[in-house]
Amino acid sequence: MGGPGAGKTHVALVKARDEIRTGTLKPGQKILFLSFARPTVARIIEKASELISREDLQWLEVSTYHGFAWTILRSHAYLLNGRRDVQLLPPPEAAAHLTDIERDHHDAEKQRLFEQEGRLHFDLFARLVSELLRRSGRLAAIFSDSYPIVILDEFQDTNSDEWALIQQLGQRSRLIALADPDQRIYEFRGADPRRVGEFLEVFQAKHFDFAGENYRSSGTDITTYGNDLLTGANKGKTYQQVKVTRYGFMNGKSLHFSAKAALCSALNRLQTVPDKSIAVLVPSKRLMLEFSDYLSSAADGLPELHHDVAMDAEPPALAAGVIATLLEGGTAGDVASRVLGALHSHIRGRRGGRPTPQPELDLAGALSGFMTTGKVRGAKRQLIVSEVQRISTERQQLQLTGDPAEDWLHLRGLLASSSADVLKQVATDARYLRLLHRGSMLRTNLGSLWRAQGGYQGAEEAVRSALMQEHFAAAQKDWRGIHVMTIHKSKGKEFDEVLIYDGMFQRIARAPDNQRAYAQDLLALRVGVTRAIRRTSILTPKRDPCPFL
Ligand SMILES: Nc1ncnc2c1ncn2[C@@H]1O[C@H](COP(=O)(O)OP(=O)(O)OP(=O)(O)O)[C@@H](O)[C@H]1O
Repeated sequence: MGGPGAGKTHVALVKARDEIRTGTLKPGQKILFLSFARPTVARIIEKASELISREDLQWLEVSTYHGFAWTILRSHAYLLNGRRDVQLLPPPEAAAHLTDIERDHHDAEKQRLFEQEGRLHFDLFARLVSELLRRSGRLAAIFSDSYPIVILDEFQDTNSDEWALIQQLGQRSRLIALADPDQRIYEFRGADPRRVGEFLEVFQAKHFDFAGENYRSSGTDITTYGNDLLTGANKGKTYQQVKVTRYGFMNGKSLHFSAKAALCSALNRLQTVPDKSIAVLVPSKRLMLEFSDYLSSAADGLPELHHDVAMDAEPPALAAGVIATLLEGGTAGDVASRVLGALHSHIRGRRGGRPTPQPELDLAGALSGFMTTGKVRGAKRQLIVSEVQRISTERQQLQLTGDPAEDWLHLRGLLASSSADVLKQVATDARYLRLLHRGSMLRTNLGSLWRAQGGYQGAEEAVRSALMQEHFAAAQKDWRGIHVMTIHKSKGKEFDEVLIYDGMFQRIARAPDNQRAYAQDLLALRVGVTRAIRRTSILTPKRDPCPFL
């Protein structure tokens, strides 16, 4: 246990290294390091390669819970549902499927999809693996023999399914849990304040406290500020490396001007720092996208700033589905009907886990109605159908070049120039797709399709499988430069400077009157503040400052 930057991850890796060096692991055995998100996995692998020799690294497996669970389920899920093959249900498709089912019934529907249709929702992973290990002592023994030591990152955020899985693994394997109860920011997905206590009790675990240690921002008062936030002691106190600025409307300038200006100052301060990294942390996805647009513009006399946005997976993935149908081609009628099908999923699923508003559900319903009856009512809906037909005809006449990225951009452009808003939205969402960079597997695969047949037949499947692999491959992130993300996404990361931007309308303290939300938002802010190595700047509206500051 230890606070932000106390060195929990670092010490766990040193421990793994020492275990490997003692030579007690047998051939085929590995130390398993389990984390929640793929970018964190990439980060841990990067840190591990600084501490552990290349030769010894092969004894360490760093994985997400999802990646680990899938290796077990792909070969053994049939023991649970009696079906020969299990198919993954990609989260964007799952979102489109579940969006008009009441939230309370989601779980039952996911279970039904697995049992009756053999389609596996990601949320069932941990639960199913724990059931497998509970019901088959032989499997449990095999997996524990493969992973005699399991390290659990960010243990405070474990939900009940993951906890059940850990308890199975812990019957035979040695567990090392890393936790900071005050970085528990995922209560909405089932993290529980009692979890750390349960771990200590169930396993009678030895407990090491790194309280007061800080290697991330040592010599600064950033961690002190983070801890003061929890008690309110920060109010009215000044800090060297944490600065709070109150901003207001500036006449004739964008609302985001002050935040971008603060970012420019940070870039100036870090001018001579090699490989510098800066995070801009915001309370909501909407503000993230708005601010990202403003950074990319040269408005208000500020320079365009190249940056990375931690976008959700669903909108670009479903938008890619629409473009893939166009790329794949076929007769105009056939393309139009497949585009409508993909558009239907895009409308229903692009909000991820959040419910889709009724008018959009109705629109999706009308489009699928058109596919079966050939009829659609209402001018707006008719426009969408006729635009899809027009673009599909245009696609048929189009001479593509065989350069997948160029052809992709061309088709995206066709959608962007449509007069139907839902098609424009597809083009906008597809801007955030990051699968087509030079040398990527998708680009290579599309290129081979073209070379083999002078066309892109098979593009839909190629895009689908590239998106699926995204869920398991460690996200190779470049941490240099500017990164815009929600405060939640910053967990487990570190940057030279952090800028926290409390929006005028998208607030850090979402609901100051709701005690539970207030406590969670405060913990999230502390996580965000303590990601900085050198300095944290916080911007909050002058007229109504954040109550935590
Ligand atoms: N003993 C140490 N010696 C040198 N550097 C260290 C040591 N412990 C940690 N560090 C460095 O300090 C930084 C923070 O450490 P680490 O990420 O392990 O902390 P943590 O406790 O996991 O943090 P958090 O809970 O905030 O994610 C890292 O850059 C790490 O390399």
